[in-house]
Amino acid sequence: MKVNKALTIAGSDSGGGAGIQADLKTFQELGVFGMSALTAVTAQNTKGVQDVYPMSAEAVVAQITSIGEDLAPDAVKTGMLFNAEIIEGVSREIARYKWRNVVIDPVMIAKGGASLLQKEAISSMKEYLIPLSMVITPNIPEAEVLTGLTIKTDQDKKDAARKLHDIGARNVMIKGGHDESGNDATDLLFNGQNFYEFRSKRIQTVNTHGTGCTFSAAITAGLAEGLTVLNAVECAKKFIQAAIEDDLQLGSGHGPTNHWAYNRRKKETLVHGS
Ligand SMILES: Nc1ncnc2c1ncn2[C@@H]1O[C@H](COP(=O)(O)OP(=O)(O)O)[C@@H](O)[C@H]1O
Ligand SMILES: Cc1ncc(COP(=O)(O)OP(=O)(O)O)c(N)n1
Repeated sequence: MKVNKALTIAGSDSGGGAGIQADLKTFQELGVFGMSALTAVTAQNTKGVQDVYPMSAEAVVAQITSIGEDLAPDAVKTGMLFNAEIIEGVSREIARYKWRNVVIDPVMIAKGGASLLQKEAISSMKEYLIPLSMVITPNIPEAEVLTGLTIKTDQDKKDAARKLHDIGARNVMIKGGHDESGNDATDLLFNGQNFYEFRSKRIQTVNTHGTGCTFSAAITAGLAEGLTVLNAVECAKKFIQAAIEDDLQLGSGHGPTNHWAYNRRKKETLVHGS
């Protein structure tokens, strides 16, 4: 049986809601064979990040090389990369293997405020990694850091998207989870020519830990399956919406989303009709 393969280059979340755990669960649910290169171990739960233990850049590169030499991923995503040495090593490997379906989730700060990327690494991300991306998926604070713009209005989002496209991202997805101004969670995609809005009902819940990781992993799975960027984003938006709506209520802080929800709904539709 032929299966499409996706690689996540990201940190471990011991609590299982974000990072490499969220990515692999998402790949699995979307029928894609998941592989991983670990960049850091975090001691983390729904209350926040208690500790961060980065891997050496050498260890990260070794994992990617093992995959590159044998298992040719159909799509790749990056999450927490922590420092400039890791970003530069990852960028060199992606360029060396000529991987094109690359989704960059420029993870910077966890919900509880812990730093998952050193400030000095931001210039490396812009110089080496972003130009290799098929899609970059910043949330609003990340887009502000990467562009130096303040984002308050829809026009600000468009200006930020254009600026990130100018840096070299082929497609820019500015996620709207942090814009609490309306009743919707609206994400904006720019492909260098047109803007597309992806809108869903905003769910009132504290259980949104790992939404960004899960969303970008779902886009990656779609690209691995051969979908266009537009179709991959459309599918990922449905996946994350179901995962937030059917939240699991685990832990006492920001709980994880429900990676089963999307498939469970599809199954229920088949059994009971829509
Ligand atoms: N409360 C919510 N209700 C519905 N969708 C949400 C909610 N919060 C975030 N999302 C969606 O989850 C995805 C991740 O967005 P966001 O939370 O901004 O990322 P991050 O976790 O990187 O901060 C986006 O598609 C966004 O619209
Ligand atoms: C190991 C690890 N990687 C990434 C994140 C950030 O995940 P994100 O999807 O942005 O969700 P929140 O942390 O904002 O809930 C993480 N926490 N840990």
